[in-house]
Amino acid sequence: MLDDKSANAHSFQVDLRGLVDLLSHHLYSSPRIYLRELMQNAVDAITARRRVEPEAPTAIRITLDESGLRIDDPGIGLTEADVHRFLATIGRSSKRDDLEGARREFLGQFGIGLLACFTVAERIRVLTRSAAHPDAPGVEWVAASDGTYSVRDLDERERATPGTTVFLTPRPGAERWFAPDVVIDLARDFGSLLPYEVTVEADGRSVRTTDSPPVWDRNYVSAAARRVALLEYGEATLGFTALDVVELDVKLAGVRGAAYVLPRAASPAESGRHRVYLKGMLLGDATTGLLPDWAFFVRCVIDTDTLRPTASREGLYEDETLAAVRETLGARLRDWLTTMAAQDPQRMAAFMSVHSLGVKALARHDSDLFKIMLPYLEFETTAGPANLTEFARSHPVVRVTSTVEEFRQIATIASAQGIGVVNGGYTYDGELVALLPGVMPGVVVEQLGADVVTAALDPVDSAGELAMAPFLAAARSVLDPLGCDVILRAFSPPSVSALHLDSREARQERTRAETQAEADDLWAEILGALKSAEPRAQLVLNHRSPVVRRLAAIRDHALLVAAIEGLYGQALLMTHRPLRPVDTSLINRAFDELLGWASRNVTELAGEEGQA
Ligand SMILES: Nc1ncnc2c1ncn2[C@@H]1O[C@H](COP(=O)(O)OP(=O)(O)OP(=O)(O)O)[C@@H](O)[C@H]1O
Repeated sequence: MLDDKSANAHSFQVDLRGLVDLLSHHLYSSPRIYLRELMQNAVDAITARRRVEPEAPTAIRITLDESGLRIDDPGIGLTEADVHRFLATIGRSSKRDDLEGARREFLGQFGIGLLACFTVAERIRVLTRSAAHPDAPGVEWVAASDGTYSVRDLDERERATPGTTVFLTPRPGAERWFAPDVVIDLARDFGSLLPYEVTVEADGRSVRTTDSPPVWDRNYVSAAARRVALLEYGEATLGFTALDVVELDVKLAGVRGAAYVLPRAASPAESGRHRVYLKGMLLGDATTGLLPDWAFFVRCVIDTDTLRPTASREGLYEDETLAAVRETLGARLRDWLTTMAAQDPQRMAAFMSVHSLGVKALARHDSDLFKIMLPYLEFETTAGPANLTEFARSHPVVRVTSTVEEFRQIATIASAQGIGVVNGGYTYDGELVALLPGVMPGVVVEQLGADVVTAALDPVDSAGELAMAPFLAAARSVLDPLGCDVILRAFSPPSVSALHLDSREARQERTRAETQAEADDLWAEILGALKSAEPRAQLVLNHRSPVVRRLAAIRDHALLVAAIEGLYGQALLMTHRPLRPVDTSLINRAFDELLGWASRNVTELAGEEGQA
């Protein structure tokens, strides 16, 4: 603080109306939190009174009538001096005197919560009497949203017992926040786990909105009954039937609750939307930061007394405690996974059928887990879908592709040569395969290089090449306009008549060339300047394929063109890549042409038979 006596020392000037507006309207995401702030103050006041008077009453009552809302608590109450100090001073809280202790015990801490009521009320009236100073008279404090307030002493008849009553007069336009059903729902949503009973009275009915102790703090006749109760609670609270439930009871971290395994695959992007209660009061139902990112296959409901809220009390404050809790809960989930892997393969299989991606994400950072989960993680390989333990046993050198496309292009050839290849193109798969030697000593992992494929493509002797020359020339002239070269090689298996080899660069180059052809002069010039000498796509015809040899013998030019286009189309389809419009129309044309030939032959045959 600056020295007061200094000639230059000034105090900030505060525009009260602006401050009230800022805090009440812009800090929170919805006016609905006004009720949370009121219930929170009531709970804190009761907690404060029971510190010194353990037997003091605890019931909180909310009453609704045409004049607005009233909330009564038998808590610690306030003297007139307290009213000036705490209620009327923005940013001052009675709950911060001994910080750490208060934080553990009380819900409030910032000294701004009551202002949230101005989002729905034009007037806040508080009648209060201190339990700590029984001789002090009751006090009335009336505040308006423009930042003005009045205080008056109450006589004995107006306030005989300790505690506080807050009245809210609805702001025009905000009446819906005072409708009985809305208030009951809000009280339940925010406060179902509060330690003191809350009832809402309206229209002649009285509804209890608390349901404590929480389901995880109750006693059950058996572990099975406990599990059923937890699952039912999850379904009612989160709205889905969980695949499984993992109890979270981490006393040291001050966390109790449960993690519910999602019944459907979840996107890592929507990870971590948990229902978090702070000392029984709902913080939010889409709270992030509670679990490590990899744990996106669960949603939690927890109650905690160690974590700190942000000022809007709608999110968790990121600090060391939260980081420690995150780690502890992550470890708990990992234990659950490893135990299930070891003891309950059926449940494990059901889990993996939905969440293998989540487990793969997790295994990247945790080699112990990776090792345990290896038999359950499926990869696409040249031996079909397989787990890496099995695959590595029959292929001590595991080759991995970096894209799905590479895998599609060469899987058939590689497997015909006995080369084991894993498709590393899917999310996390490449990374996990690279980690394999660390968990399976003796296994070698190598990136699949072009050499492995080219070594498998044997050159054809000159006599063979010569015999096929007319066919190759025809194929080149058909495919050149499509940006594709044609070569002849001998490879296994003979059932594959042609291979389409293409790199991403080659495709980009083609797209550029096509754009250039369609572009106006300036644009075409720029694109022309960018032209690179990237390799073109290649159609590798298989000399060992009986189909290729038969087609090479065709003399009819139109049929030959259709046959070449057919081979090209088939090789292209084998790559599973999306087709360019020009390729689709080529395949259609070839198919039509070949069908035409086939049907003409059938008609001719039928004619010959008819004549005979
Ligand atoms: N029902 C109540 N009974 C007794 N004291 C109360 C009550 N409501 C409010 N107060 C007093 O008014 C102060 C300010 O309340 P306010 O809700 O603005 O902030 P807070 O609860 O201290 O902190 P936060 O902003 O985190 O809610 C409290 O610290 C408390 O001393």
